[in-house]
Amino acid sequence: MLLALKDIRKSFQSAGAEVPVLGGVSLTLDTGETLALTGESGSGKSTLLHLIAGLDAPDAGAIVIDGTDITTLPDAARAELRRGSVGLVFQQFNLIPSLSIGANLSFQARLAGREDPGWTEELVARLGLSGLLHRYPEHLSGGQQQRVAIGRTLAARPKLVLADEPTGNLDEATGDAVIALMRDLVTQTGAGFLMVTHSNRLADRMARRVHLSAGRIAE
Ligand SMILES: Nc1ncnc2c1ncn2[C@@H]1O[C@H](COP(=O)(O)OP(=O)(O)OP(=O)(O)O)[C@@H](O)[C@H]1O
Repeated sequence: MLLALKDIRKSFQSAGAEVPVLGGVSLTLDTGETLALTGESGSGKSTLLHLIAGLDAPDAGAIVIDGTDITTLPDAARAELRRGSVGLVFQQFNLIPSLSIGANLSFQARLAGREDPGWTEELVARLGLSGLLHRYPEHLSGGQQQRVAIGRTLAARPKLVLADEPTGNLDEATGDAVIALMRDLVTQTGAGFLMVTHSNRLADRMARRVHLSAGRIAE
């Protein structure tokens, strides 16, 4: 089992009151599996993804990634696990503006100590970025920037890839093509892939789908 969520609970304080968002979410994801997480706006999808990524902590429950319960880890160890095993792709591409595309692509893999020039070269070719390596992010289209963000994440060969509306800023045709490519590349690395999306069309491209409603999961 690559990822296991056990009875995750999370509330936020709002105007002095406690607002429950996740009311006991349990879920598993295997290596090589692709899973879409859908749900109404405000149902807690991004909150759940942030918890899995270790960017925030649940009030209760366990988040086990590759055998380690990250909720019991100190901050530094959680950050280390995230760098080494978890890859994130968000709607905002978060490229580093002062670095060329080539340098953006290798940045995370270098940080994680997992640079693999052959694999990076293959990613560049598959993502259609060969002619863009010396350019800077501001000179790329949204679709190109998102392909760089995907390449940057996959270059480090994470075991678990988390994506939050990764094509939310792209037009439908470009978004569909980017998701199909991303899914194929993630599957090629053998990683598990969890994608949050509003879109039933994009969710259909994943092998499995779960729906978040009233703070709980329905398969
Ligand atoms: N840091 C926070 N402080 C207070 N409330 C928060 C915080 N983060 C999220 N919330 C609340 O938690 C609920 C779930 O938000 P979340 O962003 O997880 O939903 P979502 O399903 O991802 O929504 P969308 O599809 O619109 O992005 C919302 O009501 C939101 O206002």
